[in-house]
Order: sequence, then C-alpha cells, then structure tokens
Amino acid sequence: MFWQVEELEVKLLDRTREVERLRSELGATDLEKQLELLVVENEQLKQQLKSWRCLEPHNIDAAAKTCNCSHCPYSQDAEKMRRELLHSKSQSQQRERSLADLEQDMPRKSPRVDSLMWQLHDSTHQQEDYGQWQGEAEHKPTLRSKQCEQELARQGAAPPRVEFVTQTVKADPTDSHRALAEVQTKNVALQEQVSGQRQLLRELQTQLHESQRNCAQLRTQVRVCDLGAPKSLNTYINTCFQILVYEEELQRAQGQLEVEMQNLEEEKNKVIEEAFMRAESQMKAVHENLAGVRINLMSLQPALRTLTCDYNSLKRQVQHFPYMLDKAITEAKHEICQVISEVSSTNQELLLKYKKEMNLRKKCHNELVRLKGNIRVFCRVRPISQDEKDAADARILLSFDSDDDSILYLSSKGKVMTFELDKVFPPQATQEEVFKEVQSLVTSCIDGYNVCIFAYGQTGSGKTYTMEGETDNPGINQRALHLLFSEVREKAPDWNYKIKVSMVEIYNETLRNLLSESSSAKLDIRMKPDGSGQLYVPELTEFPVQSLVDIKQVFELGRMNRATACTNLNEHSSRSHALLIITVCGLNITTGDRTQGKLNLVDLAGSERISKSGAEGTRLREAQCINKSLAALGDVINALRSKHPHVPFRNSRLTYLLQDSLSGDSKTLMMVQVSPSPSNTSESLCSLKFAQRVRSLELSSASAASRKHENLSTPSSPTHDHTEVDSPPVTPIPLPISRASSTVHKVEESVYRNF
Ligand SMILES: Nc1ncnc2c1ncn2[C@@H]1O[C@H](COP(=O)(O)OP(=O)(O)OP(=O)(O)O)[C@@H](O)[C@H]1O
Repeated sequence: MFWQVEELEVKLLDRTREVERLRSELGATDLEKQLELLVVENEQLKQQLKSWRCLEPHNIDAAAKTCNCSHCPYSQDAEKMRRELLHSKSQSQQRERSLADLEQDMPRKSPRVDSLMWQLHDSTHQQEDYGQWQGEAEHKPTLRSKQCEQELARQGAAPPRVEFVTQTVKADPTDSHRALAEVQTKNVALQEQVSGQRQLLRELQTQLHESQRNCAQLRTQVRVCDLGAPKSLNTYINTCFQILVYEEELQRAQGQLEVEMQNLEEEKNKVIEEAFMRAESQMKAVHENLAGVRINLMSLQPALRTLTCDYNSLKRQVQHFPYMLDKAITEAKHEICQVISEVSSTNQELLLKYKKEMNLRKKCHNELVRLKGNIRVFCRVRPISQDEKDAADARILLSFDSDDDSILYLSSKGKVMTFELDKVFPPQATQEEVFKEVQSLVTSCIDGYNVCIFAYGQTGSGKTYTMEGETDNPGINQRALHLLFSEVREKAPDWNYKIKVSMVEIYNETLRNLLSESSSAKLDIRMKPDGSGQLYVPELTEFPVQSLVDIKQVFELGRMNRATACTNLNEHSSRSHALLIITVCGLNITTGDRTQGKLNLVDLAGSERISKSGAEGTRLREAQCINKSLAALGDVINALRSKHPHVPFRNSRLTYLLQDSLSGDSKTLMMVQVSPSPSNTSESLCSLKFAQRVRSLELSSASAASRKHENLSTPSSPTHDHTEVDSPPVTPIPLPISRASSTVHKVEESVYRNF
C-alpha cells in the first residue's frame, strides 16, 4: 500500500507540475490545443479514478472480510488503511473539486489568453509598422537631402543676387532642421512605443509570475493532498503523474514562449537598432548637407558682403539722388540759360545779318527790277486751235528762237519781223512756267510794293486763260494767292499778315463791285478826306482770305456776279476789264514794322480794232470805252516810263483806279497775248509792236530825258483827255486801240505807221 501511495504522490506531484506549467503557459498562442488535449486526458484520468474508486472499497471490504479477526495485525492495518482511504477519498474528492474548479477556471482564463494573443499580434504588427515607418523615415531624409542638393546646385548655377542668396541660405537649414526635428520626434514616438512594448512585456511577465504563483499554490495544495493520500490510490497517482507530465509540457511551452519572446525582443531591439543606425546615418547625411550648405553660405558670404556694400552705396546714391538731381537740374538750367542767351545773342546777330541780307536782297532785287525796268513786258502765244488748223489759210506766222527766249519772229506780207521782249512764252508753255516768271513780282507785294499785272491782247488771244486759267489748271490769279499764303506762313513767326481780296469790273467806264451783295452796285473813286492825296473806293468789298476755300468762294462769287449782269458771259468778259485786287498788310511782331502792298491782276478787255469788227450801237459804245481806257493806260505807262512829272491817271477809270499801283516804286508787268492764227496777223502785229515799243522805251528810260523832251513835242493821243486838269500833254504809247470815228481811224492808221 505504501508503495502505491508513494506512486500516487509522485503522480500527483507530476500532475501538479503539469498543471503549474499549463497555468504558467496560459496566454501562449499555440498552447490551446495542448490545453484541450490535457483536458481530454484529464477526463480520462477522472474516468480511471472513478473506476479505481469503485474498485477500492470493494477490495478493502474484501480484505476486511478475508481478514475478520480483530486480533489480526492486518485487520488493524486494514482498519487504519480504511480510514486513511476514506481520508484519501475525501481528499481525492477535494482535489476533484479543485480540478473541477480549475476546469471551470479555464474558460474564464481563455479570454485572457485571447487578449494576450491579440496583444502579441498587435505588438508584432507594430513592430512591422515600425519597420515600415523606419523605411519611410529612412526614405524621407534621403529625398529631402536630394532636394537640398538640387536646390544647392540650382543656387550655384543662378547668378549671384543679394535677395536670392539671402533667401536660399535661410531656406535650406530651416528645412533640414525641420526634417531633423521630425525624425527626432518620430524616434521619440518609436522610443515611446518600444517602452510601451517593454511595459507590456513586463505586464505579461508579471502575469506569468502570477500564474506560476497560482500553480505553485495549487501544487502545494496537491502536495498537501498527496501527503494525506492513501497509497492504494494508484489511479489517482497515475492521474497526478499525468498532470505532472502536462505541467512539464506546460513548462516546456513556457520555455518556448520565453525563447520566442526573447527572440522577438532581440529582433525588436535589432530593428530598433537598425532604425537608429539608419536614422543616424540619415542624420549624418543631413548634417553633411547642412555642413555643405554652411560652406556654401560661407563662400557666399563674401559675395553677399560685396553686394551688401554695393547695395548700401547704391542706397546712399539713391538717397542723395534727389539732391544730386536738383543740383544737376540747376546746373543744367544754368547751362541751358547760358546756351539760350548765347544762342539768342547769336540769333540776334543772325537776325540782324538776315535783315541786312534781306534789305540787301531787296535792294538788289529792286535794283534788278529798276535795271530791267519797273515795267516789264512778256509775250505769250496761245496754241493754235483745231478750227484755225483746219482753216484754208493755215500758215505758221510766229516762230521762236531756240537760243533766246526773248525773241519772237512774225512773218507778215513776206517779211519776217523780229520782236525782242523780256520773255516770250511759246504755245507749249505751261501755266506753271508762266507763273514762275511772275512770282517774284507777286512776292514783292508782301514787302510792301504795289504790283500790276495786265493781260493785254485781242479777244480770244488767251488773256483770261493766263490770268484765271481753268479749274484744274489755274492761272496767275489763284497761283498768286497760293504763293502769298505760303510766303505768309513762312514769315508767320515774325510777321502777322492779313490778305484781303476785292474784285472789280470796269464796263463802259463804270466800276462795279463783284463781291457785293448787289452785283449792280456801282463804285466811285474818291480822294481820301485826310488830305494824304490817296485815293480810295468807298463801299468796295474787301474779302479777307486765309485759305484756298476762301479763294474758291471769292472767285465763285465774282464769277456769279459778273454772269448775272450780262446775257453772254464770254462776250461780256471780252468787253470789260476784270480786276482782282489783293491787298497784303503785314505787321512785324518784334519790330512793329508795318507793310502794305497791293497786287492788281487785270484781265483787260479785247483790244481788236473796231474798224475790223465793224461794231455799231452798243458794241461801238463798248469799243469806244475800251479804247479810251486802253489809250489812257498807254498814256500812263508812257508817262511813267519817260519819267514825266505828270501822269494822266484820271483819263480812265482803269488808270485812275490803279493810280497808286502804277506810280512810285510800283512794278508793272504787261503780258501781251498773241494769237497764232493767220487771220489775226494784223492784230498780233499791233500787239507785238505795242509790246516792243513799251519795252524799248523802258530800257532807254535812262536816256529818256532827251527823248522825253522829244516826245513832248509830238502830238498827244487823240483819246487823251486834254480837259483833265492833271493831264498835261504827254507822249502816249501808240496803243493799237480802236477808234470810234473816221478821224480816229485816220489817227490810228498814222499811229501804226509810226511803228
Ligand atoms: N496757252 C493756252 N493754252 C491752251 N489754250 C489756250 C491758251 N490760251 C488760250 N487758250 C484757249 O483759247 C481760247 C480763248 O482764250 P481766252 O478766253 O482766254 O481769250 P481772251 O483773250 O480772254 O478772250 P476775251 O478777250 O474774249 O476774254 C480759250 O478756249 C482758251 O482755253
């Protein structure tokens, strides 16, 4: 029995160890199955114990029965054993209850095992996450360092600028420090996680120790039970032995768990160490970058200092700039004033020189005009018309000298006569060419001269064409106004000019204002009441003109007024004198000098002989008036050329009106118009003889005294008005004018014969 009890004790001890091991291994992941197996085996052991219990009383009773003697030492032993057995039974029941309690306690412990398993799982994940994070943490600084390197390379390539360098130097250390701080923060977090894991591990160890303590208590209890257990309970001992086996297995599993935990701990430490190593190497790289940045910064500092110096000097310059600018402006102003004063003095000198030159030029011009004669004679031959070409007696009467533009040849009655004038314009001469020769006279009216330009010739010889021209090819009138405008504009800075225009028609010795509202208004010529002896025409319209539009308006109005007074304008224009009077008043703004010149542009009436035209009645009257005025004009020109003290201006309305423009320093141009038609030969001959005579008289005016004297002895023109107070007998120019009576015819013939 004793050996059975000992055996039972050994089994119980083993069982206790096994239970203790199992208890200590609670919480391990893969021990659940072992625990189940142990529970199953435990059940089997219980079954064996039950069967053993069933057998044991019976054996004991049998033994008691076989040994019924009270004196038998065996019976006493048996009694004792029976008591011990009962005690053991009770203890065994207690142990069963303890085991049942343990079994009941097992499901309660299972959630704890589960939670420990989940914690272990989470720890493993955290370690994995930590490893991943370590990889990211390792990758981020690398990226940042690359960015830093790229940024540094870019800064190196960029031109050194103060602002840019400053910004770059400031930016990189900040970023590196920030990355370092982030890494350090993450390291701290990892440290915290590791410390948490360690804390968890410590808790698990504490729980393990508690479980071991519980197991030890249980073992003590079992040992106590074993001490009182009967040796006969072999099954129970076997069960205890199995329990001890299980406890050993549990212990082994615990050992494995500890090894695994240690491995995990080592792995964790290793991972942490590697992470630290990587972080340190990254930190080192960052520090190296930082050092490189610092070196760059150090190398850039001199440039920065230079730039700062430059900037400061520039700043100083900018600060001083207003003062310097003011100073420079003042100096510039001073210099400019000096230059202006120098220029103005030079200008004054030049102005004086210019004035001297102008006066000289004027004098020269006047001298030239004087040498040429104040009265100049031009001749213009109009082109032959188609009718004239087609005529039966078409011949070429007029010819020109290609080398001398002042010579004209006329073939008449088999003789070739030569006429020398100031200028001869052939038929192909343009309006521009003609005007070019007269423009000096036109501009002299700006200088204050009075100028008269007459177009003289028989009807149809081209007087109106030369003076008025055509719409698209204007004559002297319009061109003269254009020239005056341009000349006045040129002188505008110094001179202020006003140009006024009047248009007058003289028909049958009647003066008509062509620019008035009523075209039939007749004008009179009167002496100025101021005693100056100058003439004026009251109510004569003076139209101020400033532009070409004004000129057009004036000409349009004059043409309209002229047309309304007659039935046939062409015929009427042939029988009347048309005067365009241009007055140019100038005021010198600086000197205050004043000038007043007058340009008279006269389209005379036709000069054909009445004897040829055979006019009667109204025509005769018109012809007489025309002849009278033309003869008067001839007388006046003759008197002027011969420097006669008395000039018979009052002999006609024409000469009376032009008195102030024909006397004194005034300049006169006679444009003799000639028709090339053979049918007009005699008229052309008369006109040319007249022109020749006028010119020869003018050129010989230097020796005119003697001739004047001679001329004075010749009879005056029959048309000369001897009744005029101021018209002493003068030698008239033998104008080829018509005569209204037979006596006139005779005189006319004698006049022509003189040529
Ligand atoms: N140089 C010229 N070139 C071209 N045509 C001309 C020229 N001269 C005159 N004519 C033409 O000859 C014709 C007569 O000219 P215009 O009327 O000017 O003569 P006139 O002497 O004024 O006559 P009137 O005394 O009757 O007024 C016109 O048709 C004109 O166009």
